[in-house]
Amino acid sequence: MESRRAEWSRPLPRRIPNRVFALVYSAAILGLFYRHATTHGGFFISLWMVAADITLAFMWLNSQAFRINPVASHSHPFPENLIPPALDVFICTADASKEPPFTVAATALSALAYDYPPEKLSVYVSDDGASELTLFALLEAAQFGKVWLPFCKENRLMLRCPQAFFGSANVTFDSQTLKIKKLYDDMKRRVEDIIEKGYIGDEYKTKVFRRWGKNFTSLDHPAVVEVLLQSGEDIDVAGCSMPNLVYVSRQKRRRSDHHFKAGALNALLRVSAAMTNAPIILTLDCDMISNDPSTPHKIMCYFLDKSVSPNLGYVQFPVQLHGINKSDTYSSEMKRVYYINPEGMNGLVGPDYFGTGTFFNRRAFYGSPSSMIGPRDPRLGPYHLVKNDINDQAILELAHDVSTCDYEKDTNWGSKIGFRYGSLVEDYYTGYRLHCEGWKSVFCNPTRPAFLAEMPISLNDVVTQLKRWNVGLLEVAFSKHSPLTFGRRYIGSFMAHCYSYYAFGPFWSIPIMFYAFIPQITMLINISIFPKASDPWFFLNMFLFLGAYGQDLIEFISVGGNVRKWWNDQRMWLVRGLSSDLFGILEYISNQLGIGGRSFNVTNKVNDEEMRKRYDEGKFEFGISSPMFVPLSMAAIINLVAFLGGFLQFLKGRGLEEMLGQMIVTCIGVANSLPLYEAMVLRSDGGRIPTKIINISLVLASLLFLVISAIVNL
Ligand SMILES: O=c1ccn([C@@H]2O[C@H](COP(=O)(O)OP(=O)(O)O[C@H]3O[C@H](CO)[C@@H](O)[C@H](O)[C@H]3O)[C@@H](O)[C@H]2O)c(=O)[nH]1
Ligand SMILES: [Mn+2]
Repeated sequence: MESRRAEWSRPLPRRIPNRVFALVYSAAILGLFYRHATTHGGFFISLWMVAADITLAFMWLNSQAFRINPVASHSHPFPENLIPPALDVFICTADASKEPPFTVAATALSALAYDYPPEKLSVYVSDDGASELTLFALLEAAQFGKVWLPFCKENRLMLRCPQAFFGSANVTFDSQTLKIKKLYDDMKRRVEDIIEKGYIGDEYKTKVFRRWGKNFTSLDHPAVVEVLLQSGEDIDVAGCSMPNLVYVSRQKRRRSDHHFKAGALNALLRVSAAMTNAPIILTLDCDMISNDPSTPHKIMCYFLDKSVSPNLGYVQFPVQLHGINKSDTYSSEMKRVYYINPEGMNGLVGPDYFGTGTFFNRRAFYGSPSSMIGPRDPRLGPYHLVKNDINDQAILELAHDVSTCDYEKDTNWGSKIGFRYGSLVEDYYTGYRLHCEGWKSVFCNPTRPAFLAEMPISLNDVVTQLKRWNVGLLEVAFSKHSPLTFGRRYIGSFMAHCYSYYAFGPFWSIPIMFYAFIPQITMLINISIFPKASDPWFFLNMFLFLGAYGQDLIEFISVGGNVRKWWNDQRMWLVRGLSSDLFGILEYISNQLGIGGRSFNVTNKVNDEEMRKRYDEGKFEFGISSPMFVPLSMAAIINLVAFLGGFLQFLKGRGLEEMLGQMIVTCIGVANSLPLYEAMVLRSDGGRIPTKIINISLVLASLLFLVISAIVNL
């Protein structure tokens, strides 16, 4: 077994120096706390400083779990003699105004075009927005697929999402490609016309669309299950069968709790169980396209060869992006979340679940490996064999029935079976609970990305998304299933610390806020809070700082990053601390107090051209007056003022010695704030920081200065 495993997974050499460094670094942390215990400044400042350093130390401790045994792995070629099992692909969409129907349809086409036996492949699209426009786009895609699929297969295309294919620079347009391109453009125009109109005109009003009547809204409507392509019945232009394509919009009632994406996925689990019940499931977001048609084949060995990975719950691919700019301004690649940490967990029990680009063992949704929890209706069980066509009347009735609001009432759905409810990061939470039950996972990072995804390109969209994640993470951190208590019991300390690194991640804002404001303000009023430059303790602080930053840089480079991207990455860590982390905590608290309800704010996937241009130039996109920009602007202002003030004192002949530590922190603050100064004063485009935000920040920065000055000696 060990040797089979060695074929596709490789322990990373960095684990040895990691362990040595962890020992040295932990001694330094002990030293730091010894100093905290023996020296005191003003009470409030010392309290905050100790809280900041405890948080840093706690997060450092968590992060060691990722470093103890990192393992890289790639897929294994599919053994010729094995018979591929059926595959159900789940694609979720939720809001046609933020998720263009045409993109959803293109994603579906990229999955339909997998090199996989069509009678074994089914694509289910869940539409929580219940949009007739999305359904229309999918119907068009189904027709276009009949020429697109044979074209892809004949030409052995790797990129089978037509939108990405025709948008890429290296397409050679021979006569056949031009013919397809024309069909594609025609289809695209029809879809775009409809979207511009906003409704389906009479010329297209076939039976399917009659349901969208006056009483049909996205928040209140009956279940819609529509078979758009049926394998065996629908034939492509080359005479081959098409895979199945099914549109599902689960029932919505205003008063029911729908559990956001987890609810949608559970509805798909049941609908697909009723219709095809494939043992393997792939979950995709609507903007995550396939970039390699052989992916399903390549991962099947993980599931079929039980000696390689017993109790395998899922195989996770990294989220790789297309359309990000050269220096990755917002650190959208999230190398730590999508590469470095998953490699770390891969050597333990397996990576966390990212919500997209994941192949599941269907059985994993029905209890632990050793004791299955069947659903109430045996027809939905993971081993049930579907004997009828997906268009069979009884099957369709069952599919409708299981996608109604009341179906889950008093059942195990969301608690013991299916995707788990209770957190806005249903992906993280579900993967975590599966690990706790004894399921394992594998991280698969092939040289050619298996999928390509998109990320928001405006700062507000970025921090709004991160804020939602933070609320979801805190929901897990403080639940009875917290990684530190429950998790530690079921998945071992190392895995528990990995999960706790994320769950408590929003608390980065405690040290980040401290280091963004306090050394600066105290420097302005001549109070020194760090050891003098000549004091040996100063070197301890420098070691802690440079050690953490240096190790981070090395890891970042080791997964294909460069220094510029790393600089942006550390900046985004600070930006998050002052925006999405802080506001995530506030939102979590207000949710707990019952002020304001939980909501899943779908990430915007439509951007105007001007914005795209600014993004490609590497400019930060502020533009709107988001309260999350206020602490950021405050930090930029305070750091600049402190920097100038400190510099003046230095010119006046005051020695640097006492203030060196504070000056270093301030310089880093200023260097990180450069794009903010630009966006405040130099820029006049639509992405600048609105004057209102600047004014509010000026007032609040002054207030903060006064308050800190008043309490600094208390
Ligand atoms: O009520 C909902 C809300 C969202 N979605 C879908 O969920 C997916 C992810 O939503 P998005 O707005 O793109 O959120 P992101 O934060 O970008 O998504 C990441 O984080 C989510 C957890 O917060 C995971 O579910 C995703 O897989 C992961 O890519 C999209 O396809 C949505 O259409 C639903 O189906 N129903
Ligand atoms: Mn997304």
